[in-house]
Amino acid sequence: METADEARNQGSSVSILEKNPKVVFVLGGPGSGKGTQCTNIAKLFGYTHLSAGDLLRAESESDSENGIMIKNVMKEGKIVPSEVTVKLLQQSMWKIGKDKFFIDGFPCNDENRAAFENVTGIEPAFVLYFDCPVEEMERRLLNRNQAREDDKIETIKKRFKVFLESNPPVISYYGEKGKVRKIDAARSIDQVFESVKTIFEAQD
Ligand SMILES: Nc1ncnc2c1ncn2[C@@H]1O[C@H](COP(=O)(O)OP(=O)(O)O)[C@@H](O)[C@H]1O
Ligand SMILES: Nc1ccn([C@@H]2O[C@H](COP(=O)(O)OP(=O)(O)O)[C@@H](O)[C@H]2O)c(=O)n1
Repeated sequence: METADEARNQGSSVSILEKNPKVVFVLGGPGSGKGTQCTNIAKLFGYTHLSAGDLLRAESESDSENGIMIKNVMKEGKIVPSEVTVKLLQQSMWKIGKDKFFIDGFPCNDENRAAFENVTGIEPAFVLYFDCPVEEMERRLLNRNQAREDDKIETIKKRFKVFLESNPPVISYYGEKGKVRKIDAARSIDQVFESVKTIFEAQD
């Protein structure tokens, strides 16, 4: 995987460093409401919403060499190798060419985080963290109704385990830099939206 500097030196189409976009990471457990809030907030504040999970699902349906591997990893609720996810994010950002992005569901472990920063040279402006009890997230996922293969109870349990192990190091890392904005995501969609809006109004 090429670093941002290598990509730039080679005139590569995946270099996005020149634009130096503003990036906000949106983290939280499966079902905490990241996607729901990102859609609304992106419209309001002129961000482009990228979901790591959606990019991986699209790639898994394609004929790419990684398709079957991604599908199997996701079915097990595990984390896809960082180089695959970072490349998809980097390519999307370059293709879209905008200057403000929400990246939802990423970085989901410390390896994701380090790979993104190393490859793109981008540090997030801040990190929104949707804090929600596992019981509430489970209820929401079982009602999500999007025919997602990983929204079955066996895979949901595996995803929670992976999340509870992998997320704390990422939150600690950005917490030490004063970049984490934690939100009580167990409230109604409107209440959570108001909190998110207040954070963005203070930042923008
Ligand atoms: N605050 C909320 N209260 C109740 N249900 C919610 C809330 N936020 C999202 N949902 C619902 O919960 C499910 C999971 O939300 P989603 O945004 O897909 O979560 P994530 O992207 O974090 O996995 C969806 O069916 C969504 O409509
Ligand atoms: N950074 C990421 C994000 C998602 N994923 C995979 O994609 C799956 C679904 O992620 P998602 O963000 O769409 O869904 P939720 O867990 O938020 O419901 C995860 O369970 C992982 O298998 C990943 O490997 N790496």
